[in-house]
This record gives sequence, C-alpha cells and structure tokens, in this order.
Amino acid sequence: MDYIKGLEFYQDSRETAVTLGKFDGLHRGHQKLVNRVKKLKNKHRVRSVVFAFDMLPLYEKLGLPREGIMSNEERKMRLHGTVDVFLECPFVESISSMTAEAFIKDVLVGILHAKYIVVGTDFRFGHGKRGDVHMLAEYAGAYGYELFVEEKEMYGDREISSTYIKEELRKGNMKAVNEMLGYPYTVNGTVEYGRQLGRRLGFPTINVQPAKEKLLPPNGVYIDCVEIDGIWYNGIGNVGVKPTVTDENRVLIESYLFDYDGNAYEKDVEIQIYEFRRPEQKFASVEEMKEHVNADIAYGKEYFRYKRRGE
Ligand SMILES: Cc1cc2nc3c(=O)[nH]c(=O)nc-3n(C[C@H](O)[C@H](O)[C@H](O)COP(=O)(O)O)c2cc1C
Ligand SMILES: Nc1ncnc2c1ncn2[C@@H]1O[C@H](COP(=O)(O)OP(=O)(O)OP(=O)(O)O)[C@@H](O)[C@H]1O
Repeated sequence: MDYIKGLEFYQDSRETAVTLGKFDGLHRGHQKLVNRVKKLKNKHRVRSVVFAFDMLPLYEKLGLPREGIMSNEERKMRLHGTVDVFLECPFVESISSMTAEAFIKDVLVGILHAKYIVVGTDFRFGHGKRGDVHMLAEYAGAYGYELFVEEKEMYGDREISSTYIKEELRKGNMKAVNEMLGYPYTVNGTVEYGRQLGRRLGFPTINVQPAKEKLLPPNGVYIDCVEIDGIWYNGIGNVGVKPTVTDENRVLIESYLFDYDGNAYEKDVEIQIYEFRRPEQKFASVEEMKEHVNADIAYGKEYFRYKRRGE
C-alpha cells in the first residue's frame, strides 16, 4: 500500500476506485465502503484508493484537542494491505474553502482520475458542506465516473458513526465499541520502562503511553490482549495515572500478561481492550492495591477460561 500525505503528492494518472471521508476508527460502516472499493479494483483493474481527511489542522486552528478513536498512525497501520493507496489529506484552508463543484472537478476527477466513487448516503463535502450524493450523481455523466452509494450500517436502531462510537468509548462500554468497530478497540505503542514496582509486587506490567490525540475509555481496569513479537497474550490492565503510586498525571496503559515472561521493553505492541472491570482507585496503601490487583488477575484468568481473543 502506498501512503501519501498531501494531495499535491498524488501524481498517478491511472484510473481509480475511491472512497472518501474522515474514517476515524475504520468502523463497520467504513469497512463496507473499503470492501466495495476493493471489489471494484478486482473487477475493473483500477487502483483502489482510500481518501481520508486528516482533521488535526482544524482542531489545532480551533484550539481544541483532537480526540480520535485512532491516531493517524494507527489508521495507516489498520489500512495496510487492504487498498493500493491510502491518501491522507490535511484539512487545511485550501481544502475547507474549496467549493463542492471544484472538489469534484479538480480533486476527484483532475487529481485522482476517479472512475468509481464510493460513499455513504450522508456523505457531505466542499465549502459549507454543500456537496452530497445528489451532486455527485449529477456530475457522474459529465465527468465519466460511476457512483456507488452504500446504505448506512446500523447498530441496533442507530447508524454506526465515529461520533456514536466515541460516545460509548467515553462510557467504557467496550462491548458496543467493539461491535461497532467490527474489531476490538486497539492501542498501538511502545513499551516503556516503568518503576519495576509491579515486578516486586508480583505482577510485572508492560507500560504503554497511547498517542496524545487518542480518545481512551475512562480510567479503570480492563480485560485486554497484547501482541508482542507476533504472539498474543491475554491479560488485565489499568488505563490511567496509577494514583496509588504516583502524583504524575500521565495516562498510561499498564497490563499484566498471564503467560509472558520475556523482556518487552522498547518493543512496539498492540493492545486490544475488551471489557471494563472496575474504576481506577487511589488505595490507602500499596498492600491494599496488591489485594485488589490479585482479585483482578483472578477475574481476568476466569474470563479467558471461557473466551478466546476476539470473542
Ligand atoms: C490489573 C491492574 C489493576 C490496577 N489497578 C490500579 C488502581 O486501581 N490504582 C492504581 O493506582 N494503580 C493500579 N494499577 C497500576 C499499578 O499501580 C502499577 O501497575 C504498579 O504500581 C507497577 O507500576 P510500574 O510498572 O511503574 O512498576 C493496576 C495495575 C494492574 C495490572
Ligand atoms: N454506518 C455507516 N455505514 C456505511 N457508510 C458509512 C457509515 N458511517 C459513515 N459512512 C460513510 O463513510 C464515509 C466516511 O464517513 P465519516 O468518517 O466522514 O463519517 P462518520 O463515521 O459518520 O463520522 P462522524 O460521526 O465523525 O461524522 C462517508 O462516505 C460516510 O457516508
């Protein structure tokens, strides 16, 4: 997969099947669009392209933190191997001020040579969000592309969206989050050196700091699975600032893995979060915390007696 950041760097004259949007989370609805693009590629021998807006410049301009389901890096990793091109387009002034008509003519047709365009029913684009599926359909004949409009994937009686997933993530409702994503909520990061206190207490942990632009579930203890060197390990971990042992305000994911005894420091790992167990607590002593963590570990082992990763 070619990864291109910035429209100006896309310089391929081959025809494409392209899907467009913000694609935060690459949830089940997004996957439907990506799958359609893959099918069109196989059928018509065109290049398959995911065109994703990078909303970071907008958040920076507004002075707001970006709280995404995934970081840009995680999105890139997740798309790897699915399409020919992942084009990330920073949402800068020149893009946000472009009219919808110009976006179709200059970007979709002019730069991307789109032969097939795939979007959801509610896709909006262009200055003032004036562009929609009706406008895309209107210009299809003139510009020689075919439009595919996919029905929205549902979760219960509500449409799946990044917004809906973030609402549930903020509540720690991992079941809903994971079902809407169609894969477990994932954090990628590098294992850092901790203070080795866990090891002394009998539960060594891997410590990972998530990307700063990532929305995490509420601080608390969660069932998780961690991939190290291509092998998955079951575990239970804490998302938070570990107030019992430090006054630092740095949010980490710390996980105790049941069957791992290697040295994971500085390795890149993937953490999947499954189920909320309890909120993070400031215990009166490390001994009291140890009792609770031991109970958490017993709970986690019991959990995996009946379930395998991903179930
Ligand atoms: C299952 C589990 C539950 C935890 N729960 C809490 C908690 O409720 N409060 C807290 O302050 N720290 C909690 N922690 C974090 C521990 O304080 C931390 O892992 C320990 O101090 C070791 O830190 P170190 O890696 O820096 O040595 C938990 C850790 C695990 C693995
Ligand atoms: N549930 C869904 N089913 C099918 N297509 C979807 C679904 N949700 C979004 N899409 C389509 O995926 C593309 C990218 O959507 P985008 O990420 O911009 O929206 P979203 O997931 O609804 O996010 P947000 O909640 O931030 O608006 C668009 O073409 C959109 O119509």
